[in-house]
Amino acid sequence: MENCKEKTNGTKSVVDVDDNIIRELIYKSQEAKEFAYCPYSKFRVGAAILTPNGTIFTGCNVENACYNLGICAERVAISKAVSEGHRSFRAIAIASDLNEQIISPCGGCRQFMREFGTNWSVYLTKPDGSYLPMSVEELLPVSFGPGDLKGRKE
Ligand SMILES: O=c1ccn([C@H]2C[C@H](O)[C@@H](CO)O2)c(=O)[nH]1
Ligand SMILES: [Zn+2]
Repeated sequence: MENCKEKTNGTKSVVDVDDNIIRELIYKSQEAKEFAYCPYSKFRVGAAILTPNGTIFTGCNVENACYNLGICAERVAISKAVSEGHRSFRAIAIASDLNEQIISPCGGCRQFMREFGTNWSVYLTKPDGSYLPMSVEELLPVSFGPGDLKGRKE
C-alpha cells in the first residue's frame, strides 16, 4: 500500500488535499471507529469527512436490534455535515479493523456520497494508515444523480 497514494486508474482530477490533512482525516476516522455501535456484526467502521473550509465531521456505524435499520459510518458522517449546513466535500476517509484489506464502502454509501458530487476523494484505509485514494466517480461510474431528475415529467 506504500505507493497507493497515486491514483490507480483515474484520468479525471479530484480536489487536491494536503498530505497532512489526509493524515489527520485518516486519524480521525480511526478515532471515530472506536465509538462504533456494532453489537451484531462486531465490525467497527469509522469515517471522517472534510469540507472546503477545513471542518471535519466524523461518524461510526450504528446498528440496531432491528438489523436492517443499522446505518454505516459514512452516512452518519455525511449526515452530520449536511445537518450543519455543508453540501460540498473535499474528501472522506474510511477506517476499519481489517489489516489485510482496505475497507470498501457499500453501494448505498457510494450513492449517498455521489449526491454531493463525483469529483471528490474517498480514502480507503487500513489500520496502519496506508490508503487507496479513489474518486466518487471511480467508485460509482455512470451514476444516477440529482441532475438526472431535472428532465423528468411531472
Ligand atoms: O463501508 C462500510 C462497510 C460496512 N459498514 C458497517 C455496516 C454494518 O454495521 C457493519 C457490517 O457490515 O459495518 C460501514 O459502516 N461502512
Ligand atoms: Zn455503507
